[in-house]
Formats: sequence, C-alpha cells, structure tokens
Amino acid sequence: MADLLKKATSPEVHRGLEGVVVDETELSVIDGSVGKLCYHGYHIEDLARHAEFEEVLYLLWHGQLPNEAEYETFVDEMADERAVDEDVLQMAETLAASDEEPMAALRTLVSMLSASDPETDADPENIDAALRKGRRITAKIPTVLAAFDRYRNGEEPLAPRDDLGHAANFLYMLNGEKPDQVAADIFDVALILHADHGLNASTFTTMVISSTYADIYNAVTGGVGALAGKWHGGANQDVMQTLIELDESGEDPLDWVKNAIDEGRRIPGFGHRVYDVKDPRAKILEEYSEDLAIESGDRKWYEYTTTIESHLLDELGLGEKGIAPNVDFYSGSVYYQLGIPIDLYTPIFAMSRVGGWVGHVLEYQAENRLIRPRAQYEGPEDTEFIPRPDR
Ligand SMILES: CC(=O)SCCNC(=O)CCNC(=O)[C@H](O)C(C)(C)COP(=O)(O)OP(=O)(O)OC[C@H]1O[C@@H](n2cnc3c(N)ncnc32)[C@H](O)[C@@H]1OP(=O)(O)O
Ligand SMILES: O=C([O-])CC(=O)C(=O)O
Repeated sequence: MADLLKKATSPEVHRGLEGVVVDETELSVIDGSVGKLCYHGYHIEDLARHAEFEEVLYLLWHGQLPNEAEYETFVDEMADERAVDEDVLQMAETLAASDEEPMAALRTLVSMLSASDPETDADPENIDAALRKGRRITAKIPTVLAAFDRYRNGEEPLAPRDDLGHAANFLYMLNGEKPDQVAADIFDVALILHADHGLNASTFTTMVISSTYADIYNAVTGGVGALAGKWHGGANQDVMQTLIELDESGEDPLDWVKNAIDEGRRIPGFGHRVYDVKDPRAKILEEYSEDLAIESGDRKWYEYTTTIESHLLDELGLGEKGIAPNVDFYSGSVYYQLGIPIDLYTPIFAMSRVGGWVGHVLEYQAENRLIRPRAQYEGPEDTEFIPRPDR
C-alpha cells in the first residue's frame, strides 16, 4: 500500500530528458516536424550558401554576423591562435605511436591545451576570458588533429598557415597541400552545418560541466567525450564503415537494409530525437555528395546512400515512424570523397561543434544556475546493515 501511494504521488520521470525544456536560448532553433534549422534566426540553407565558418562562429559567440571590419579582426585573431606548444605536439606523437583512436586522442589533447593557455588563472565567472579560451580551443583543434594524423602516418606535422581560412588550413595541414577551392568550400559548408544544434547530448554535457563553474577546457573536453558515441557524432564513421562493408560483401543493399531492420538493428545515420522528417543538413550534404560523385565520375557511394534512404523510407516504412536520415548519413560519403580518413569524421564534427559548445556555455553562464536534476528512487528502503563477516 505504501509503495502504491509513493508511485501515485511521484513526479513524472522523463527518461532521456525527452521533451524537457531546461533553458532558453538564442543560438539555434529546430522545427523537427518540417526539417527546419536556424542559427540566430538565419536559415541553415542561407548560411551554408553564403557564409563562411568563421562568420558562423562569430554569430554563435556574439549574437550577430560580423561586418567587414569585425570579420577581418576575428579571422586574424583565430589564425593567430592556431599554433600549439611543442609539448602538445609531443603528446600527439605519443598518442599516435600507441595507436590511440582519434576521438580519444582529441579528448586528451584538448584537455592538455589548458596548460599553455595564458588565462588559466582567470576567474571562472569571467565570461570574456571564457570566450577567449573558447576561441583558442577552437583555433587549435584542427592543428592538434592534423598533427596526430600526420604522426600516425609517419609524417611531421605542418605549421598552420595564416593566409588560409579555418577549413582550408585544416585540409592543408592534413594533406600537406593547399586544397582546391571546391574541396575547401565543401568542407567549410560541412563545418557550418555541424556547428550548433540546440541542446544535443554533447552541448548539454558542456553546459552541465560549466554550470559548476569548472572552466571551459573541462567543458569542451567533456563535449568531445559525449560526441564520440555511436548514437551521437560517432554515427558518421559508422555510416561510411557500413557502406564499405556492404560494398565489400557484394550483398544487395536492399537485402542488407531489410535484414538489418528485421533483426532490430539500428541503421547509422537514421533517426533523431528532434526530427521526424529528413534533417535539412542531410539534404544539403546529399547535394554535395552528388556534386562530388559527378566530378569524380564515381557515383557508387552517393548511390548506395540514396538507394538505402529510399528503401528505408518508402518500402520499409521508416519515414512513417519518423525515422529519417540525419546529418551523419550524408556527411560520411562527402568526407570519403574528399579523401579524409574515416576515423577523423567524428573529430571533424568536434572541430565544428566546438562553436556551439562555446556559444551555449557563454550564453548559459551569463545567467548561470547549477544543473542538477533528480532521479526517482526505486530501490529498497530501510535496509538493515549486516557486518561483512555475517553477510
Ligand atoms: C549528430 C547526431 O547525433 S544525429 C544522431 C546520430 N546517431 C545515429 O545516427 C545512430 C542511429 N540512430 C539512433 O540510434 C537513434 O535514432 C537516436 C539515438 C539518434 C535517437 O534516439 P531516440 O530519440 O531515443 O529514439 P528511440 O531510441 O526512442 O527510438 C524510437 C524507435 O525508433 C527506432 N529507431 C531509432 N533509430 C533507428 C535507426 N537508426 N534504425 C532503425 N530503427 C531506429 C528504435 O529502435 C525505436 O523503435 P521501437 O519503438 O520499436 O523500440
Ligand atoms: O541534436 C541532436 O540530438 C544531435 C545533434 O547534435 C545533431 O543533430 O547535430
């Protein structure tokens, strides 16, 4: 009787925090019923078409797009912060030598960057210092990632170039040559598309951490950790691995998809907590995937994705259940066609999403409140303690 009464009066439990609104934000808004995403009111399609990643970072951190002078200053400030200390490079080399997985390496390297930050002693309530630290982390992530990749390939890292934008400079540091304009532009768009997405798991993680007034290095390190999982940013690597395995097996993609669904497996790159329809970013990336396929004359990867998508949505009825392609479904084939190693796809997501992490941390800290939900206790009560020898 007592238990029944307790359950009847207990608060509603929101597992996975589904539908729970924990804060207000001006950064991004998603309408999952029609597939709409805006950053500060700007439609993602317009930003992808007309903006550069640096402008989007500025938008997320300052609440408005920069004018020409603000843009020039911001781009210079970002470029000035790209270089990392020798001990960070040494750590990248050590991690590469021990075959560390790139997201784990990135987590370690981001954490280590704080040691050389000139403002480590800044008051954790100082939002301007947090912004400057966030800018430094964002500027340095491509450098540590490219260095790690080069070390594991037996190559020396390259110093960043300050005459290239954030996207082009990363591709340069990774490949050792300046990317062509098409590759640089497509990669820049990919960074724009991944930069923010409301209170997704990794962004919320950064907010929880910084709500204790732990500094932003802790928050971004935690964000990298949360993004790594296969239900979040890790799905982009899984999509490409799946396509390659499918290709190598010689299996008909339609049979593969049907078997996967019949066996209750999740298709990477499908489904989303917020969207019931196709993710608007997936639509944009699908177009780039097709452009790259046309340019190279190899349509295989593009066609695998579109075939799988239409089969899942139409014949197998996933669309009716609100399970549609998310951003990760098409980013894989785009990165693959740009020649980027598969295990860098999720770190590249982090390279972009750090913009949103920093933006949300700053926005939340402006009116900080400790984030501390509760759980409904369902365990035993008044348990008698029995000393160890008597148990
Ligand atoms: C950048 C991003 O983070 S985007 C998401 C990237 N992640 C992926 O692509 C991984 C695959 N997708 C998934 O695992 C899920 O869709 C998630 C984790 C993204 C969202 O999950 P939730 O909102 O919690 O949905 P939930 O787990 O409640 O699933 C609802 C139903 O849809 C099914 N479902 C969800 N995603 C998929 C999928 N990719 N393939 C097949 N079925 C799926 C679930 O099995 C469940 O079915 P059931 O009701 O019969 O048990
Ligand atoms: O919003 C989410 O839950 C997942 C995410 O980060 C994204 O789609 O970009």
